[in-house]
Amino acid sequence: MIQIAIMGLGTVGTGVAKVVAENARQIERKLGEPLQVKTILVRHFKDGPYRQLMTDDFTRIEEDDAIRVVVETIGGVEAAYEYTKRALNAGKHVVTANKQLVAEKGCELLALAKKRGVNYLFEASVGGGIPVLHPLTQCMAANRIDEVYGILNGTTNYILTRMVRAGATFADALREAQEKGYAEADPTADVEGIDAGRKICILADLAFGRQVDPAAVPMEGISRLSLDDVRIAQRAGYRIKLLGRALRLGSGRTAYVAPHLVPEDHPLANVEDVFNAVVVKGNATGEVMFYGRGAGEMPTASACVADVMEALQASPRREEIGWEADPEGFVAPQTVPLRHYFRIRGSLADAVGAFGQVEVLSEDSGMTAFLTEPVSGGEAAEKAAALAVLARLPVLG
Ligand SMILES: NC(=O)C1=CN([C@@H]2O[C@H](COP(=O)(O)OP(=O)(O)OC[C@H]3O[C@@H](n4cnc5c(N)ncnc54)[C@H](OP(=O)(O)O)[C@@H]3O)[C@@H](O)[C@H]2O)C=CC1
Ligand SMILES: N[C@@H](CC=O)C(=O)O
Repeated sequence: MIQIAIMGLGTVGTGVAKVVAENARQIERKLGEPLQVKTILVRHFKDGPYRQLMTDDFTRIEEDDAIRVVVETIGGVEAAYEYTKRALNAGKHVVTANKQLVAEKGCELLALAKKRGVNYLFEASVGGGIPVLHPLTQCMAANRIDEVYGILNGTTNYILTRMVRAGATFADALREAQEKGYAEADPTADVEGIDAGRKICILADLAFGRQVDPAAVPMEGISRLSLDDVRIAQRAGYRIKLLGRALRLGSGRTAYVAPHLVPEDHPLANVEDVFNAVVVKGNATGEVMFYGRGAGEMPTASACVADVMEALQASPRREEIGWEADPEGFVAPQTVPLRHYFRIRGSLADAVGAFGQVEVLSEDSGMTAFLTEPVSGGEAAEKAAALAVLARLPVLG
């Protein structure tokens, strides 16, 4: 019998307990022994099927030699960071879905895991149930990765889908996403692009081998997005999607999060609801896309439990994953030439006066929406300085 612990019995923690119980036979066949949740760390005791396993005392996990793997689904940094370090120091593998912790402290925790001869695994931290970090670091290991981009947040993709397809209000769509267990404890992280930002940092860390500091990454969410722009874009053959992007730039790299116009024939344009999709561009493979449910109890738990199994099977340690702690070489994304969508209060003549050649998408009620030629973010801001800008979004491709 292999015994594990869960820390944090919320959406994902509960999913982990369910997957271990419901898929017990498949898991045992693969591990050669039954897997059992022995202890669950909680803050507040609740009645229910796991009541007998609960403790609010972390030392019950830390000092229990029978517990070989700890699954951290608390979220945030403080307690999760402290318990993760102590669990690793106690010689236990740690598996997590906590992208904030991995984006901010992953490098240090991987180094600690290495020192202690155990694994720190975090497949569930990006893309929920989608296998993407393992394929990126293993199946694509022979590539130089030039770019990673995609829809990295289930809550905002769900909100956009519900608003555009069903005419739901932002507030109602967000409430639904919370009820379905997709949103973060503080959903500001979802709607302001911070959650997607943490995920693009993890992807960039692994793809380019060097720390990307989340504080250096511009993150814009969907809270200021207007349905007017969604409709104009749609009529012109585009969809608006919240994307995280990370690009190799010579010996440097950049990353950012923003709503983008995505051409309707691009595979990302039709990724809807809670689904995420991540495109990885390798110099040998070209573009590879990973698609699936990006949030929710069971998909995310599936990734956590797979990591538990991998930690045990690869015991004492899986082959090296990690990145350099030094964030040197990070370049502001404003330098990357992109086409930009603008909606201005003004005429086509105003747009042409500022940008020269533009592609008009709509002229209506004193407003003009247009696409620029590829220009850097800095240059676009300079050229638009004299315009009455109502919206500005980058265009994918
Ligand atoms: N939900 C999802 O779809 C996904 C979530 N994740 C990540 O997984 C992690 C967990 O998310 P989720 O399950 O949604 O969050 P929840 O808020 O549903 O669950 C977190 C749980 O941790 C408990 N908790 C908080 N602090 C402590 C503590 N000090 N000791 C013990 N328990 C504690 C909370 O207890 P209390 O109820 O008392 O607050 C709560 O039950 C986060 O890092 C999140 O970003 C990743 C992918 C998908
Ligand atoms: N809040 C996140 C949960 C999964 O990472 C999301 O909506 O994507």
